Amino acid sequence: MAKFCHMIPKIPSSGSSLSMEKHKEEPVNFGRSLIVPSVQELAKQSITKIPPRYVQHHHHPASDDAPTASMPVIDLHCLFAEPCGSLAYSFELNKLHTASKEWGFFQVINHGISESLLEDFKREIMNFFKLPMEEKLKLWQEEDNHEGFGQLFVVSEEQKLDWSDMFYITTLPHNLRKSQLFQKLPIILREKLEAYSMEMKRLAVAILGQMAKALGMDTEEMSELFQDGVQSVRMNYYPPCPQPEVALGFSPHSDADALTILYQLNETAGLQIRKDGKWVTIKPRADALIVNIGDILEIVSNGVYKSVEHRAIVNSNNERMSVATFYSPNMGTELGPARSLVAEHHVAHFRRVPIDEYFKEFFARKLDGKSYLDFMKLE
Ligand SMILES: O=C(O)CCC(=O)C(=O)O
Ligand SMILES: [Fe+2]
Repeated sequence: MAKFCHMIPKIPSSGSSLSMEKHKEEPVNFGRSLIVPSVQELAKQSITKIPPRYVQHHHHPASDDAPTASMPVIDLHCLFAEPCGSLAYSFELNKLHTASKEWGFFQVINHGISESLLEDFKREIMNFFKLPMEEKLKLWQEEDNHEGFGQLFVVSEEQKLDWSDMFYITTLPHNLRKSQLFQKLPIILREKLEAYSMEMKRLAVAILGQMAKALGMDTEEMSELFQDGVQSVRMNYYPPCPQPEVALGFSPHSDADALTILYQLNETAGLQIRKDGKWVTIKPRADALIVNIGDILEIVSNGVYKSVEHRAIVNSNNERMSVATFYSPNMGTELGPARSLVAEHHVAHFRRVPIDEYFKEFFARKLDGKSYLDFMKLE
């Protein structure tokens, strides 16, 4: 297992009263990943075969040939604006509940995020990945911390690599931010990221509130867990690949957070989810964001909602870009099945651990499907 930096700060929860004691600024470090070369740079060379480290040994159909699926679509206007208990509200809440149990993924429309913000953020991310390498190197991951450009979860020199570059940054709460990294971002990107981050928090908290209702969970318990949650943003860039049938843009995994909101920046398909044992391609829908249940919500919901394995495939002609925003409970909370749910059903299916320990362990592992959640399960 990779060596780990034990530098997670103890954060007072936002509800706690200000103590007279001055809190020292402590470095924030959720994990590290071995430094790997830029795939975007590699793809610029006219190669016909990819280096062995990117050959994942399983053949899979290119995005055009894989079966496609229409993921459930949730109209958030019905959940946020219709009166609770009205027919339209109950219908949509039920759809949300079923999608969260059976798909672990759904699309949301009428999400209220302004089109201009989405367009501006998209343009800035596209420009960001076009920066010259010497500029990107200033924002590259460092040996002891995985925030910045690079890949995540690389724990050994032998490990296969994904056909993608990414940029990862912790955005909330403010005291967990790596301010040096923020300050190095192009100024307009930083502004848009700031606005997008606030909108994503608002949206995630609102969806979680509806989920609490659908689950029959105490809504106060849900909002307390997430009022000052940890948010991180991962921008993904998948270059065209000369051998798409043997490479993967993103290895199979489930997300470790509670709720992920995925914004696909262009129309190239690539996201696949494992549905009934088969990989199915999700066609991006321009007016929708994709939401998926992460492992933490599977734990909080005591297994009622499911985090589902997904991956990204690549293709030989088109680049693809996406941005995933991960939302997790407040630092300092204990992660485990919601007390209001367990009280009713009496059996907890998952262990209880401090949230910082959960993340430390997660980032020290190679991504391997849903194996990390198995580690949290109680038999
Ligand atoms: O690019 C995609 O469609 C998937 C990204 C993803 O799964 C992630 O960032 O966790
Ligand atoms: Fe993911």
